Amino acid sequence: MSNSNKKPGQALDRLFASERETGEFRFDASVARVFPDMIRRSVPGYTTIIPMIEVITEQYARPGSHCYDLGCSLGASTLAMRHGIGDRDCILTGVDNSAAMIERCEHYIALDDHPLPVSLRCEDILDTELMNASVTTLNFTLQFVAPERRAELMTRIADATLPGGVLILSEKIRFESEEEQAIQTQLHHEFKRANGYSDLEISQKRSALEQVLIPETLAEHRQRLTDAGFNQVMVWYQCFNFVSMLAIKSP
Ligand SMILES: C[S@@+](CC[C@H](N)C(=O)[O-])C[C@H]1O[C@@H](n2cnc3c(N)ncnc32)[C@H](O)[C@@H]1O
Ligand SMILES: O=C(O)C(=O)C[C@]1(C(=O)O)C=C[C@@H](O)C=C1
Repeated sequence: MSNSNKKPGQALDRLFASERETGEFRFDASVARVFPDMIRRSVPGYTTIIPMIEVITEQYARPGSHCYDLGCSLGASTLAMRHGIGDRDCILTGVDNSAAMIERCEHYIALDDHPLPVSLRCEDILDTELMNASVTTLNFTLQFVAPERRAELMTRIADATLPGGVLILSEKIRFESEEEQAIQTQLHHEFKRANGYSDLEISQKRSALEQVLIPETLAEHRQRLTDAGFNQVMVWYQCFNFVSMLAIKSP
């Protein structure tokens, strides 16, 4: 991997580069501005997961149904879904409660040359009305929802999912074994270092995320998805402590 591995035209994430008062991490305008660079250099596998969301959507999107991207940020996962839907008459909705993200997302959606309209909503995904869904995506969003509200959200998603429909759930996870937790965290930090982040950036971001991003174990995710009403849950991708699951409702 090259040092910062920056793509042309993308603002470089230096948000945690100098010593700062560690406040809680927020998806504000400064994060939205550098977000494509931040997430690509911070989440191992992100650049694989996005195109695979297109592949999975292509497989499961059903004509006449709704497709939702919950916590859409700048719309990377939304655009992958849009291309996966192709020419089917689905209703695609992206939701995020960060106004700064939604504002920029509108711009990215407009730049993407595709006829399927995308409806963007700036609201809490806990309040989003969901119905007749064939594909719903939570790509690294559930981890930011208060743990005590997660079951209710999963149940609403499962209830709104049509037979044969799916939820794509990507999350940073934690491990039951302390030893594995330490090894996988170390490898994640090495990935960040290889992408040009300094030890200071890594440790300051880690503190800022501590109370905000609450990871759970794979077993906890599987149990909640099953309790909510999904019949099959599989991990289709994992790199270190980042996984993506596919939860399927029986046809
Ligand atoms: C890691 S980002 C998602 C990345 C995006 N899905 C992608 O694939 O590029 C998490 C997003 O979830 C949003 N978010 C977190 N909690 C939310 C909530 N309760 N309601 C709506 N959006 C939320 C944040 O504003 C942020 O933009
Ligand atoms: O764990 C980290 O260090 C991360 O940076 C992860 C993570 C995420 O998984 O969403 C956290 C915040 C940013 O949105 C980008 C990446």
